[in-house]
Amino acid sequence: SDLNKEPKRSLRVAMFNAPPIMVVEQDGTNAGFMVELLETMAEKEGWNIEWVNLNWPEVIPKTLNHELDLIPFIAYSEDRAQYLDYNEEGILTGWGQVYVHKDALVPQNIIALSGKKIAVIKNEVYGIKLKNLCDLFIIECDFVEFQTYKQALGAIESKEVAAAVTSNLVSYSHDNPYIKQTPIVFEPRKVLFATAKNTNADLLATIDRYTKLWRFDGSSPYYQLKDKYLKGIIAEESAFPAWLVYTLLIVIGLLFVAALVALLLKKQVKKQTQDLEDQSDKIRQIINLVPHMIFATNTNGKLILANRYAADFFGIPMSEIEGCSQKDLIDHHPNSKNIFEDESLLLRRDAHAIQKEIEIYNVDGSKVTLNISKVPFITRFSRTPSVVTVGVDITDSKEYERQIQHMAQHDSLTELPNRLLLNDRIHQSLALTKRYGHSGAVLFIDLDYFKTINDSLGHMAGDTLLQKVAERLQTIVREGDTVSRLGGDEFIVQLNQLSGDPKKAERVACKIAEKINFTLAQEYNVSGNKLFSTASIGIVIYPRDAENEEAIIQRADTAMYYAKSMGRNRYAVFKKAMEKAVVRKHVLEKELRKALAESRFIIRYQPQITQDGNKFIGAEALLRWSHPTEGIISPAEFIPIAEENHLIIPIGEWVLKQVCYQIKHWLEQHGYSPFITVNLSVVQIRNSDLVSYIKKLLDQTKIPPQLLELEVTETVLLHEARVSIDILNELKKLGVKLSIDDFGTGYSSLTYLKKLPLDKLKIDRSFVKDVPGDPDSETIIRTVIGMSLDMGLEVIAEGVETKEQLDYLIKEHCSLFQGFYFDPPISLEQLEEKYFANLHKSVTSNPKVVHLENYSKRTNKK
Ligand SMILES: Nc1nc2c(ncn2[C@@H]2O[C@@H]3COP(=O)(O)O[C@H]4[C@@H](O)[C@H](n5cnc6c(=O)[nH]c(N)nc65)O[C@@H]4COP(=O)(O)O[C@H]3[C@H]2O)c(=O)[nH]1
Repeated sequence: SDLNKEPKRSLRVAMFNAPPIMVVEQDGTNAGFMVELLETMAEKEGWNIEWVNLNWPEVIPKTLNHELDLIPFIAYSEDRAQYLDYNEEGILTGWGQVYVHKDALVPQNIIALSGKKIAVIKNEVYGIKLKNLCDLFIIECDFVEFQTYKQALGAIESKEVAAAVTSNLVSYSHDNPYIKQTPIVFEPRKVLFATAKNTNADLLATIDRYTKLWRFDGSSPYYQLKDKYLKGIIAEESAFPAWLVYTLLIVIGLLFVAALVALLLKKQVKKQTQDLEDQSDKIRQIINLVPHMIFATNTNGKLILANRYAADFFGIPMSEIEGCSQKDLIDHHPNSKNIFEDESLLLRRDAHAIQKEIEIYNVDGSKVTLNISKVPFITRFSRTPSVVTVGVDITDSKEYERQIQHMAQHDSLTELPNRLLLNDRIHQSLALTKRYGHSGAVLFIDLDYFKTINDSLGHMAGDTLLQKVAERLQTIVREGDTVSRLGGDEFIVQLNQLSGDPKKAERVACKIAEKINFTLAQEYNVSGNKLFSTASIGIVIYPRDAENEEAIIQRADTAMYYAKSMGRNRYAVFKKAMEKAVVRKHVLEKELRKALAESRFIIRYQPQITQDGNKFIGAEALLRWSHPTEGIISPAEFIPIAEENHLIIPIGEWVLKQVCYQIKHWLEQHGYSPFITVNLSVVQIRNSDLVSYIKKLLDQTKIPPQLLELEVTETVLLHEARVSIDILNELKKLGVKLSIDDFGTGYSSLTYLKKLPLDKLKIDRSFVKDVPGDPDSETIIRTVIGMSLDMGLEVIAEGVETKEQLDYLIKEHCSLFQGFYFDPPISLEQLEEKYFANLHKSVTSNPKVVHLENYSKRTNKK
């Protein structure tokens, strides 16, 4: 009656179909062992039970969500005890039971379940336990989850699965004729009531109270309901069937052993994992030391391994690079795209390794060359392929290769292409001229007197000069043209894509040659020394003049020789006839030595005449080669050859000696002598013995030194500015007179001339030729004469051929003359015969040219 006063307690209790414990009838009413047991308690306690119909998987979640107050039928597990409270007294004991189709072979243990499809109920404890057991014994099964026992057992019937696992307390097996029990049982557990943790402790205590009470009373509702529902399922409430006990014991034993094995295995696995990690650490350290790119990607393009080079290359920290995807890498470093290009090909079944060379910029912007090898690989443990990429950084070796190639094709001193590369360029250019109807040109450039510069200033200076020449040449030509050095002082300029009309092409080539002549003739500064150099140039227009590389260079060389023989510092276009000249030159070169030995040289004298009354006061000594078969050969032809092979030194000494002894002879014979002018070659001036040789001659002959006049050309002086000033000063100290020849044809400046210890200036015949009449020549002549007088120099005009020229020059205050108008170079006998009779008279009667002995003292004060 007390109870009746209390308001009824409402309980929401989980209801799900698990006959015969929990039975949802067809008509929707509830029955079953637990249902009636709980209702009996409820009646006594005054609870109002609201059965909530659910499928098993929903039961625990809803309880935890406080939508249910009580679960009336649930197996105990440690996991569940974390979030559920259980009552203490077990009502029933359940265990996992495996069922199979009635027609199937009965599996004797869980190993026999290997590879089978097995139905389990979602969230149901026996399903979970069976999975764990299989994992423990490494038995692979395919577990299929169902919502209800009925569905799970139904799947056996339809052969959708090979077996199903449920609680032994669930009796579908008994009335389902298609399934049968197996001896596979496991995990005996108490079946209890449960509530969400810390919610209904009093409720569970009340249930325990009833349970204890009823279990010891044979006539209690507990036993009545057991009779009603569980007869045949469990014979004895407390005792397992004997077979079950044994099986369980075996299973428990097995589990124990398995646990032990698992523990050992775990230890071993741990150790091996540690070893593996150590190993992999080592490998990582090693590959990080490799100065090349190493990485591996899996099928999805994710990096599973990468070394430091790779990380640096992509600009991603070492710690972050593994796990990056190809896309991440490309996003980070867009240039790297082509590293991954063929990756997909490699993942195909029949893929082979790929190798390619790529040039690529790394993140810091420097260009590298990588030799990329990609190898597909499949590990023992994974069936999906990966790709290992090794990028060997061949930037350095490529650079060496390039350098070696460069060295093979370039001159080390000037860095210009060498003959090898030049031949190749000409070859290509020839092919193009043929295809497009162009012309090309080769300019063979040889420096004048380079050998003497080298000998007198040393190789270092020579090398510097060559480098400067190379620089200047490069400024003259267009891009696409080639400047190359053949060696020594020989350069070649090759011009491409000139007009198809060879005449026009020739004009362009000549223009460039002119420019080269001009540019190379400008002053050089070589380690503090001012230096002048000129060049002789031979031009070939191809394919007109020659049609292969060798002939082109050969003929350009011939034209260059021709230019040289024409007086240097000029160019010449190849003509067939030049080949003859070159051959002749080679012949002369050989015979020149013999000529010296056989005394085949003779000297002619060309008189120099004063302005006032044609008085003879001196003569220029001009050399001739009396050739046994060719007769007299001009010095213009053989002197350049003699200069080249330095035969000019003994030849020049011979001339000096002849002249000095001739003067001595005249002085002895007549008591007087004209002064004699001797030409000096630049090669002689650079020869350090020149001064001592002349000094020795003067000592030997005891002639007044002022009767010897030395003549150097303006260009010679320019070539060797420093050296020649020194030598001229020394010569001057000896007392000889110095004269400058061909004045006006070089590039010398007045200031430069002032530094020279000169006595006389000779106006070049090229100007004399055009006066009177040509205003340019007239201006030059007037300037030169005016300048000479200002500087206190004598002035002589050479090449005077006519009366008009003479009159004009006299009018312009020129004081001395030489030329065909008076006489050509004549023999000694002719000179003596024609001029010596008057010599004495003229010398004495002309106040300006009084005593020959004192000639050098006389300065033109006018
Ligand atoms: N058209 C024309 N020409 C005239 C006239 N008067 C003289 N000549 C020529 O002009 C040249 C003058 O000598 P150069 O200018 O010193 O030029 C000389 C000189 O540079 C060089 N040479 C001659 N002998 C020697 C020598 O012993 N040593 C050196 N180093 N060079 C020499 O050879 C060059 C040529 O000598 P050559 O053939 O003898 O030629 C001579 C002479 O024959 C004229 O009225 N009209």
